Amino acid sequence: MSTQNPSTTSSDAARRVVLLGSTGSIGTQGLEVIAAAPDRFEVVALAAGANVHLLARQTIAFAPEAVGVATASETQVRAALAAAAAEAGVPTPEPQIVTGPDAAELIAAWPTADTVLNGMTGSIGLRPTLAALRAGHRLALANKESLIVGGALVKAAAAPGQIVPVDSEHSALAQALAGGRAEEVSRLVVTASGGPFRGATAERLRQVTPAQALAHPTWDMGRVVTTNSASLVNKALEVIEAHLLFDVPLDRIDVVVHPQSVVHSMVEFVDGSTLAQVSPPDMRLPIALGLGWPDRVPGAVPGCDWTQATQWTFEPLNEQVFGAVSLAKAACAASDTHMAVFNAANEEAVDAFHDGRIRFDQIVETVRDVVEDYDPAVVLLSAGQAPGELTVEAVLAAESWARETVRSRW
Ligand SMILES: NC(=O)C1=CN([C@@H]2O[C@H](COP(=O)(O)OP(=O)(O)OC[C@H]3O[C@@H](n4cnc5c(N)ncnc54)[C@H](OP(=O)(O)O)[C@@H]3O)[C@@H](O)[C@H]2O)C=CC1
Ligand SMILES: CC(=O)[C@@H](O)[C@H](O)COP(=O)(O)O
Ligand SMILES: [Mn+2]
Repeated sequence: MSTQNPSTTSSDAARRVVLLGSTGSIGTQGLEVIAAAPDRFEVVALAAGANVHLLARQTIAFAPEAVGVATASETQVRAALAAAAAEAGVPTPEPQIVTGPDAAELIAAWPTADTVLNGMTGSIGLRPTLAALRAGHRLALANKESLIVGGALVKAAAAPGQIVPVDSEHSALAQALAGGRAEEVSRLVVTASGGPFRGATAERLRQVTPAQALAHPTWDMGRVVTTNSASLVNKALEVIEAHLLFDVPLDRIDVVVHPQSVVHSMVEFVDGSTLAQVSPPDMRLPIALGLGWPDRVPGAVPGCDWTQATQWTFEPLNEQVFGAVSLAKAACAASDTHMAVFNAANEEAVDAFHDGRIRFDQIVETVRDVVEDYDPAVVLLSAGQAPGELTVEAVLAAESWARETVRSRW
């Protein structure tokens, strides 16, 4: 077994940061971290999906060299910049503007940057992740989907230590892994809050409404990851993410339910010692560490209050009711494109649930059915891809088969 932890090279120069998904939960918290540590971080470019009004306000506050937006025109971006500048009483900024579906990929490789925070949602982050790595930038990775669907492709594009995990559990694992040598690691233990339906029966999951699924008990996050937390698909993705990041076999990665979300994950070593990373549930800590790695950012978040009585509890995951984790482990072992199918089917099913087309419990049921029906030899060959050769095109062909399969069903 080996573990690939982020590089330990430190630097005094301010990090020149690109934020992909700057208008989302991770992106806005990333900008808070940067605003609080202007000696350490400088924004050089921002990319968003559609929210040009927030992007324009961010541009006024952080003066990036470039902004990218996927689904607005340059005229719309310029109009938003002019309106935001008028509102703030400042001159209209004139960053370079990139628009269209490839905007995030171009911004990810921005030549004057050295660090990219990928805070986009979904496997649409794959090309930007690859672009950041190929440009030689450090990648602070919140967009777990790009690593999971790209798998070996993303790993091959990354130099040792180039990817720094931002996902709270993987940031915790990276920190705890520093406590021993790779060959001394026995198991990784990924904690799960259990989501809003912890302890629920299968029958209860049939009744879940979108509002209930979005009421996460401990974290305030975007729609997709919050829904995934409720279905435990997020934990399924995170087990595969840990396997890919740290090269630990799937049978040595466990999930334990910890409803307080204070112990963010643990590493058990061969001598029976377990190291845990502990902090209040606040993403600004793993974001700051991801941007500044290996240096810690002083005051990134308030630490635990040890003057107050508190209790942390741990319980096993009920895999009979929440089958996503074992389903993902089997999919990951089946072929190098099965997780692309798993993730794409889930993204489609989450949309179908929020649109009222399927029940909550049908999300994981749909993923299971699509993964079971997937035959890479048939799907990839019919898309002109050679099974066994992992390329971006093969990943996209597997995904588009999965998306079509879900759409034709619901
Ligand atoms: N939020 C959290 O606390 C955590 C999130 N993560 C992971 O981080 C990622 C982001 O999650 P979160 O911030 O919650 O999600 P949000 O839905 O809050 O934000 C998603 C961001 O992606 C942007 N986006 C969408 N499409 C594009 C595109 N084509 N090009 C560029 N940007 C695009 C959106 O822009 P716009 O709004 O303008 O359309 C938005 O800024 C996910 O992979 C999630 O699993 C992991 C751990 C914790
Ligand atoms: C904050 C973070 O990293 C999320 O991915 C979090 O893990 C969601 O919580 P649960 O999936 O454990 O409910
Ligand atoms: Mn997480």
